Amino acid sequence: MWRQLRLLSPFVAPLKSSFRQVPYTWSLMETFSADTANMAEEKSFSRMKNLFLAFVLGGPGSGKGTQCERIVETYGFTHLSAGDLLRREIASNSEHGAAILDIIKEGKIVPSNVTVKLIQRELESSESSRFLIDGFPRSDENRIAFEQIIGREPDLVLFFDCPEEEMVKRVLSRNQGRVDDNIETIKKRLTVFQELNLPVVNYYAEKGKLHKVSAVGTVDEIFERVQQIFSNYKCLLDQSSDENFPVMSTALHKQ
Ligand SMILES: Nc1ncnc2c1ncn2[C@@H]1O[C@H](COP(=O)(O)OP(=O)(O)OP(=O)(O)O)[C@@H](O)[C@H]1O
Ligand SMILES: Nc1ccn([C@@H]2O[C@H](COP(=O)(O)O)[C@@H](O)[C@H]2O)c(=O)n1
Ligand SMILES: [Mg+2]
Repeated sequence: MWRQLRLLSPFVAPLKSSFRQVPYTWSLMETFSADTANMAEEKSFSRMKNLFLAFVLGGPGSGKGTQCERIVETYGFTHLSAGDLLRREIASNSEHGAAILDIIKEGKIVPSNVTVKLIQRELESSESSRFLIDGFPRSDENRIAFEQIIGREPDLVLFFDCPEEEMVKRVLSRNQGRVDDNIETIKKRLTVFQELNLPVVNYYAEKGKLHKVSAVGTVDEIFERVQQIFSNYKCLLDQSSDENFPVMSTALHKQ
Protein backbone atom coordinates (compact mmCIF):
# COMPACT_ATOMS: atom_id res chain seq x y z
CA MET A 1 0.00 0.00 0.00
CA TRP A 2 2.74 2.53 0.94
CA ARG A 3 4.60 1.63 -2.21
CA GLN A 4 1.43 2.46 -4.14
CA LEU A 5 1.15 5.79 -2.30
CA ARG A 6 4.73 6.71 -3.16
CA LEU A 7 4.17 5.86 -6.80
CA LEU A 8 1.09 8.05 -6.86
CA SER A 9 2.64 11.04 -5.05
CA PRO A 10 3.09 13.17 -8.22
CA PHE A 11 -0.64 12.87 -8.83
CA VAL A 12 -1.55 13.50 -5.22
CA ALA A 13 0.56 16.63 -4.66
CA PRO A 14 -1.50 19.07 -6.76
CA LEU A 15 -4.64 17.90 -5.00
CA LYS A 16 -3.33 18.43 -1.46
CA SER A 17 -4.85 21.87 -1.04
CA SER A 18 -8.30 20.76 -2.00
CA PHE A 19 -9.65 19.04 1.09
CA ARG A 20 -12.77 17.83 -0.70
CA GLN A 21 -10.72 15.85 -3.19
CA VAL A 22 -8.96 13.75 -0.57
CA PRO A 23 -11.57 10.97 -0.37
CA TYR A 24 -11.56 10.81 -4.17
CA THR A 25 -7.74 10.50 -4.18
CA TRP A 26 -7.83 7.75 -1.60
CA SER A 27 -10.43 5.78 -3.48
CA LEU A 28 -8.39 6.20 -6.68
CA MET A 29 -5.32 4.86 -4.93
CA GLU A 30 -7.23 1.97 -3.42
CA THR A 31 -8.57 1.09 -6.85
CA PHE A 32 -5.04 1.11 -8.29
CA SER A 33 -3.85 -1.00 -5.39
CA ALA A 34 -6.68 -3.49 -5.76
CA ASP A 35 -6.09 -3.67 -9.52
CA THR A 36 -2.41 -4.44 -8.99
CA ALA A 37 -3.28 -7.18 -6.48
CA ASN A 38 -5.85 -8.66 -8.87
CA MET A 39 -3.35 -8.67 -11.72
CA ALA A 40 -0.75 -10.43 -9.56
CA GLU A 41 -3.36 -12.97 -8.49
CA GLU A 42 -4.43 -13.63 -12.09
CA LYS A 43 -0.82 -14.01 -13.19
CA SER A 44 -0.18 -16.48 -10.37
CA PHE A 45 -3.40 -18.38 -11.14
CA SER A 46 -2.52 -18.74 -14.82
CA ARG A 47 1.03 -19.93 -13.96
CA MET A 48 -0.24 -22.49 -11.43
CA LYS A 49 -2.75 -23.87 -13.93
CA ASN A 50 0.01 -24.73 -16.42
CA LEU A 51 2.41 -26.48 -14.05
CA PHE A 52 2.85 -30.23 -13.81
CA LEU A 53 2.56 -31.05 -10.12
CA ALA A 54 3.34 -34.39 -8.50
CA PHE A 55 2.83 -34.96 -4.79
CA VAL A 56 5.22 -37.49 -3.23
CA LEU A 57 3.90 -39.28 -0.15
CA GLY A 58 5.15 -42.04 2.13
CA GLY A 59 6.03 -42.63 5.76
CA PRO A 60 9.14 -41.28 7.48
CA GLY A 61 12.22 -42.83 5.90
CA SER A 62 10.30 -44.56 3.11
CA GLY A 63 12.72 -43.04 0.58
CA LYS A 64 10.75 -40.07 -0.82
CA GLY A 65 13.73 -37.71 -0.89
CA THR A 66 16.04 -40.37 -2.37
CA GLN A 67 13.64 -41.17 -5.22
CA CYS A 68 12.93 -37.47 -5.82
CA GLU A 69 16.65 -36.95 -6.47
CA ARG A 70 16.54 -39.65 -9.15
CA ILE A 71 13.39 -38.18 -10.73
CA VAL A 72 15.02 -34.74 -10.84
CA GLU A 73 18.14 -36.14 -12.56
CA THR A 74 16.14 -38.04 -15.16
CA TYR A 75 13.13 -35.83 -15.83
CA GLY A 76 14.19 -32.32 -14.85
CA PHE A 77 11.63 -31.74 -12.14
CA THR A 78 12.18 -29.16 -9.43
CA HIS A 79 12.12 -30.84 -6.04
CA LEU A 80 10.28 -29.06 -3.22
CA SER A 81 10.50 -30.94 0.05
CA ALA A 82 7.98 -29.49 2.53
CA GLY A 83 10.21 -30.68 5.40
CA ASP A 84 13.26 -28.96 3.87
CA LEU A 85 11.32 -25.71 3.39
CA LEU A 86 10.27 -25.82 7.04
CA ARG A 87 13.84 -26.59 8.17
CA ARG A 88 15.04 -23.63 6.09
CA GLU A 89 12.58 -21.40 7.96
CA ILE A 90 14.05 -22.61 11.26
CA ALA A 91 17.61 -22.01 10.06
CA SER A 92 16.79 -18.48 8.87
CA ASN A 93 15.36 -17.50 12.27
CA SER A 94 12.17 -16.38 10.57
CA GLU A 95 8.98 -15.30 12.30
CA HIS A 96 7.68 -18.87 12.65
CA GLY A 97 11.06 -20.61 13.03
CA ALA A 98 10.96 -21.38 16.75
CA ALA A 99 7.37 -22.66 16.66
CA ILE A 100 8.15 -24.86 13.62
CA LEU A 101 11.14 -26.38 15.43
CA ASP A 102 8.97 -27.33 18.41
CA ILE A 103 6.40 -28.96 16.14
CA ILE A 104 9.01 -30.93 14.15
CA LYS A 105 10.64 -32.18 17.37
CA GLU A 106 7.23 -33.55 18.36
CA GLY A 107 6.69 -35.11 14.94
CA LYS A 108 3.48 -33.12 14.55
CA ILE A 109 2.13 -31.19 11.56
CA VAL A 110 2.90 -27.50 11.11
CA PRO A 111 -0.21 -25.32 10.46
CA SER A 112 -1.15 -25.73 6.82
CA ASN A 113 -1.19 -22.06 5.84
CA VAL A 114 2.49 -21.75 6.87
CA THR A 115 3.59 -24.73 4.77
CA VAL A 116 1.41 -23.88 1.76
CA LYS A 117 2.71 -20.28 1.71
CA LEU A 118 6.29 -21.60 1.63
CA ILE A 119 5.41 -23.92 -1.26
CA GLN A 120 3.55 -21.11 -3.03
CA ARG A 121 6.59 -18.84 -2.80
CA GLU A 122 8.75 -21.50 -4.46
CA LEU A 123 6.21 -22.28 -7.18
CA GLU A 124 5.84 -18.60 -8.03
CA SER A 125 9.50 -17.66 -7.96
CA SER A 126 10.80 -20.61 -9.99
CA GLU A 127 11.05 -20.73 -13.78
CA SER A 128 10.44 -24.47 -13.76
CA SER A 129 7.22 -25.96 -15.09
CA ARG A 130 7.21 -29.30 -13.26
CA PHE A 131 7.50 -29.86 -9.55
CA LEU A 132 7.76 -32.73 -7.11
CA ILE A 133 6.17 -31.69 -3.84
CA ASP A 134 7.68 -34.12 -1.36
CA GLY A 135 6.11 -34.81 2.04
CA PHE A 136 2.97 -32.88 1.24
CA PRO A 137 0.03 -33.03 1.89
CA ARG A 138 0.48 -34.71 5.28
CA SER A 139 -3.16 -34.26 6.34
CA ASP A 140 -6.57 -33.45 4.90
CA GLU A 141 -6.10 -29.96 6.30
CA ASN A 142 -2.84 -29.63 4.28
CA ARG A 143 -4.60 -30.84 1.15
CA ILE A 144 -7.56 -28.48 1.49
CA ALA A 145 -5.32 -25.48 2.26
CA PHE A 146 -3.31 -26.21 -0.91
CA GLU A 147 -6.48 -26.41 -3.01
CA GLN A 148 -7.72 -23.12 -1.56
CA ILE A 149 -4.48 -21.13 -1.74
CA ILE A 150 -2.95 -22.55 -4.93
CA GLY A 151 -6.31 -23.19 -6.57
CA ARG A 152 -5.67 -26.63 -8.03
CA GLU A 153 -4.94 -30.31 -7.45
CA PRO A 154 -1.86 -32.39 -8.35
CA ASP A 155 -1.54 -34.19 -11.69
CA LEU A 156 -0.36 -37.34 -9.98
CA VAL A 157 0.44 -38.64 -6.51
CA LEU A 158 3.24 -41.12 -5.79
CA PHE A 159 3.01 -43.12 -2.60
CA PHE A 160 6.06 -45.02 -1.40
CA ASP A 161 4.76 -47.97 0.55
CA CYS A 162 7.29 -49.25 3.08
CA PRO A 163 7.01 -51.59 6.11
CA GLU A 164 7.37 -49.76 9.44
CA GLU A 165 10.39 -51.79 10.51
CA GLU A 166 12.28 -50.82 7.38
CA MET A 167 11.32 -47.13 7.78
CA VAL A 168 12.61 -47.09 11.37
CA LYS A 169 15.85 -48.79 10.31
CA ARG A 170 16.42 -46.27 7.50
CA VAL A 171 15.68 -43.20 9.62
CA LEU A 172 17.94 -44.35 12.44
CA SER A 173 20.83 -44.87 10.05
CA ARG A 174 20.30 -41.62 8.10
CA ASN A 175 22.92 -39.60 10.04
CA GLN A 176 22.01 -36.16 8.75
CA GLY A 177 21.70 -34.60 12.19
CA ARG A 178 17.93 -34.10 11.96
CA VAL A 179 16.26 -33.27 15.30
CA ASP A 180 13.46 -35.75 14.53
CA ASP A 181 15.66 -38.74 13.66
CA ASN A 182 15.47 -40.41 17.07
CA ILE A 183 13.36 -43.32 18.18
CA GLU A 184 10.94 -41.24 20.35
CA THR A 185 10.10 -38.82 17.55
CA ILE A 186 9.96 -41.59 14.94
CA LYS A 187 7.27 -43.38 16.97
CA LYS A 188 5.24 -40.15 17.05
CA ARG A 189 5.76 -39.58 13.32
CA LEU A 190 4.56 -43.09 12.58
CA THR A 191 1.37 -42.43 14.57
CA VAL A 192 0.82 -39.18 12.68
CA PHE A 193 1.44 -41.08 9.44
CA GLN A 194 -1.27 -43.63 10.30
CA GLU A 195 -3.79 -41.13 11.58
CA LEU A 196 -3.32 -38.10 9.31
CA ASN A 197 -1.26 -39.05 6.23
CA LEU A 198 -3.03 -42.28 5.29
CA PRO A 199 -6.47 -40.64 4.92
CA VAL A 200 -4.90 -38.35 2.28
CA VAL A 201 -3.40 -41.38 0.51
CA ASN A 202 -6.86 -43.00 0.51
CA TYR A 203 -8.45 -39.78 -0.77
CA TYR A 204 -6.20 -39.75 -3.85
CA ALA A 205 -6.68 -43.50 -4.37
CA GLU A 206 -10.42 -42.91 -4.56
CA LYS A 207 -9.87 -40.08 -7.05
CA GLY A 208 -7.75 -42.39 -9.26
CA LYS A 209 -4.65 -40.20 -8.89
CA LEU A 210 -2.61 -42.42 -6.60
CA HIS A 211 0.33 -44.55 -7.76
CA LYS A 212 1.45 -46.91 -5.04
CA VAL A 213 5.08 -47.96 -5.35
CA SER A 214 6.62 -50.68 -3.23
CA ALA A 215 9.53 -48.99 -1.44
CA VAL A 216 11.21 -52.30 -0.68
CA GLY A 217 14.37 -53.12 -2.60
CA THR A 218 17.36 -51.19 -3.82
CA VAL A 219 17.14 -47.53 -4.83
CA ASP A 220 17.56 -48.60 -8.48
CA GLU A 221 14.83 -51.21 -8.28
CA ILE A 222 12.40 -48.72 -6.80
CA PHE A 223 13.29 -46.09 -9.36
CA GLU A 224 12.49 -48.54 -12.17
CA ARG A 225 8.97 -48.80 -10.74
CA VAL A 226 8.75 -45.01 -10.68
CA GLN A 227 9.82 -44.80 -14.33
CA GLN A 228 7.05 -47.18 -15.34
CA ILE A 229 4.58 -44.75 -13.82
CA PHE A 230 6.05 -41.67 -15.47
CA SER A 231 5.95 -43.37 -18.85
CA ASN A 232 2.14 -43.13 -18.67
CA TYR A 233 2.32 -39.37 -18.23
CA LYS A 234 4.38 -38.60 -21.30
CA CYS A 235 1.72 -36.48 -23.05
CA LEU A 236 0.91 -34.44 -19.98
CA LEU A 237 4.57 -33.91 -19.21
CA ASP A 238 5.30 -32.82 -22.76
CA GLN A 239 2.59 -30.16 -22.43
CA SER A 240 4.48 -28.69 -19.51
CA SER A 241 7.68 -28.99 -21.53
CA ASP A 242 10.58 -27.15 -20.10
CA GLU A 243 12.76 -25.51 -22.73
CA ASN A 244 15.70 -25.64 -20.35
CA PHE A 245 15.34 -29.39 -19.86
CA PRO A 246 14.50 -31.21 -23.07
CA VAL A 247 15.81 -34.43 -21.49
CA MET A 248 12.27 -35.10 -20.29
CA SER A 249 11.04 -36.25 -23.69
CA THR A 250 14.26 -38.15 -24.38
CA ALA A 251 14.02 -40.03 -21.09
CA LEU A 252 10.43 -40.98 -21.77
CA HIS A 253 11.10 -42.07 -25.37
CA LYS A 254 13.73 -44.48 -24.01
CA GLN A 255 11.03 -46.52 -22.23
N1 LIG B 1 15.83 -48.37 -1.14
C1 LIG B 1 16.56 -48.04 -0.09
N2 LIG B 1 17.24 -48.97 0.59
C2 LIG B 1 17.98 -48.65 1.68
N3 LIG B 1 18.12 -47.39 2.16
C3 LIG B 1 17.45 -46.42 1.54
C4 LIG B 1 16.65 -46.68 0.39
N4 LIG B 1 16.12 -45.50 -0.03
C5 LIG B 1 16.56 -44.58 0.82
N5 LIG B 1 17.36 -45.10 1.75
C6 LIG B 1 18.03 -44.42 2.87
O1 LIG B 1 17.05 -44.29 3.91
C7 LIG B 1 17.16 -43.03 4.54
C8 LIG B 1 15.82 -42.30 4.40
O2 LIG B 1 15.59 -41.99 3.03
P1 LIG B 1 14.94 -40.61 2.60
O3 LIG B 1 15.60 -39.51 3.33
O4 LIG B 1 14.93 -40.58 1.13
O5 LIG B 1 13.46 -40.84 3.16
P2 LIG B 1 12.24 -39.84 3.25
O6 LIG B 1 11.04 -40.60 2.87
O7 LIG B 1 12.53 -38.60 2.52
O8 LIG B 1 12.18 -39.58 4.81
P3 LIG B 1 11.60 -38.33 5.61
O9 LIG B 1 10.12 -38.33 5.47
O10 LIG B 1 12.00 -38.60 7.02
O11 LIG B 1 12.24 -37.10 5.05
C9 LIG B 1 18.31 -42.31 3.88
O12 LIG B 1 19.47 -42.48 4.65
C10 LIG B 1 18.46 -43.01 2.53
O13 LIG B 1 19.78 -42.98 2.05
N1 LIG C 1 3.57 -31.10 5.02
C1 LIG C 1 4.44 -31.16 6.06
C2 LIG C 1 5.70 -31.73 5.91
C3 LIG C 1 6.52 -31.81 7.01
N2 LIG C 1 6.11 -31.33 8.20
C4 LIG C 1 6.98 -31.39 9.39
O1 LIG C 1 8.33 -31.59 9.05
C5 LIG C 1 8.80 -32.85 9.55
C6 LIG C 1 9.82 -33.43 8.63
O2 LIG C 1 9.26 -33.66 7.35
P1 LIG C 1 9.99 -34.62 6.29
O3 LIG C 1 9.12 -34.67 5.09
O4 LIG C 1 11.32 -34.03 6.00
O5 LIG C 1 10.08 -35.93 6.94
C7 LIG C 1 7.52 -33.68 9.74
O6 LIG C 1 7.65 -34.72 10.67
C8 LIG C 1 6.58 -32.58 10.26
O7 LIG C 1 6.85 -32.29 11.61
C9 LIG C 1 4.86 -30.77 8.32
O8 LIG C 1 4.47 -30.31 9.40
N3 LIG C 1 4.05 -30.68 7.24
MG1 LIG D 1 12.63 -36.56 3.12
